[in-house]
Amino acid sequence: QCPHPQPIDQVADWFKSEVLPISNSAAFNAQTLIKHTRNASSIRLSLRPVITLTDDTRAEHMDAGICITHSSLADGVACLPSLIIMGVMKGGTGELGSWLTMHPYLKRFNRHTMEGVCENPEAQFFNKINQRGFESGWRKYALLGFEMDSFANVSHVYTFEKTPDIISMDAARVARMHSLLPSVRLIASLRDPAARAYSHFQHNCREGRILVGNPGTKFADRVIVNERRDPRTVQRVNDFLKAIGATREDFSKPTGSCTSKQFETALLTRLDGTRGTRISHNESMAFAILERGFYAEQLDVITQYYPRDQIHLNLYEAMSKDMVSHINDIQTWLGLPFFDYSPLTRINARGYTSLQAVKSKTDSKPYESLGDDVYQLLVEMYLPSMRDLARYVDKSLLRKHWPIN
Ligand SMILES: Nc1ncnc2c1ncn2[C@@H]1O[C@H](COP(=O)(O)OS(=O)(=O)O)[C@@H](OP(=O)(O)O)[C@H]1O
Repeated sequence: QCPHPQPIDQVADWFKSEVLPISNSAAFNAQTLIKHTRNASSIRLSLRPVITLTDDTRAEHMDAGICITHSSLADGVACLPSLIIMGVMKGGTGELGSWLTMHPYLKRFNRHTMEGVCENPEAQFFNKINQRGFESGWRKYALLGFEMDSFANVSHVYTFEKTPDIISMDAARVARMHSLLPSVRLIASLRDPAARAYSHFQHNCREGRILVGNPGTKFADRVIVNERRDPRTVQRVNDFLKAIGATREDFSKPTGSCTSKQFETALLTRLDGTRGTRISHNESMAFAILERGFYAEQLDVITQYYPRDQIHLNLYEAMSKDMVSHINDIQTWLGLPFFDYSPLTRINARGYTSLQAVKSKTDSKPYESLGDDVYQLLVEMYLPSMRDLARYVDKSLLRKHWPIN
């Protein structure tokens, strides 16, 4: 396991739980127990079960915050996550994850690299796994990613992970996650979908997933969004190349960041090679980026399984203006002992608040601003969904930060 950045001097007595060892997991149902022992959530359990895993232990016996032991852990213990940062991609989830990692009572999903360096990668479990993989994989997810620093920490440390793809999972995947973690708390940081889409486009550009036509050729003003994590894209990109009579060799990766104009081209280019004047989400070359921005529809799937009071929604724009008070709201919502982040903060060269000694994505050079015309095209497409989000987020907050009237 990786050591915690902020060890606790003295654990708050009111927060401590008693450990409940369970050796016969098949005869035990954690989900029933949690209902009776949680005070606020799967965080701060009065009795914290530590289950010895056997071949009979199934996902349905588990729940958020439950700890497990197994021969593969020697005398160690791992605890299932009580909290997941579920999205949205490019909503400041990395920053949120860094801040929560500093909380002395929280421990983040971690892994050692081959060189023995400790990392906090995204778990990427529930979004990737199918039913067969889930049945064998949930143990690995728990045992490898959430091992505790010491057995003594079971009384007061809770684990969490960040996987921004979770908010856009289909119902089957959400159902699978729910079967293992019905009490888990979910956090989403929602960003103006138009700005989110552009940030996602720039992200893909840095990752080599945006291809532009080679200069001096008839494809010079063409742009391909090659979102390789989306299996539907491969076929669509091939169809597009065929429609315009090009091959992959006619395209290359840009050397720096992409331009707003290139984004506009990707948005307006239809997969049949023609160019529209308005954005049609399904037909757009950028469809895989665009579909991440329909938050109300995504939350409709999540809330089929998770009650609204297990979900914390904040707006990225509000959060980035006042990181400290946002993180304090989250601490309160989780029912954690208060941790004062103020002494750990710094204001970076671009005016963003981040953590000392932790690299922030806002430390890097900004990309070209999004042109007003492109922004308006995106807003026009997203407006009905943005308005619909008022079913989940206070309308006046949405109006204050997003272009909704
Ligand atoms: N402290 C702070 N304040 C304001 N904004 C911040 C902060 N930290 C990160 N960011 C911005 O968040 C964007 C990255 O979001 P994610 O970390 O969710 O990206 S990812 O999904 O994990 O790839 C990314 O946005 P863009 O720069 O627009 O791409 C970051 O700059």
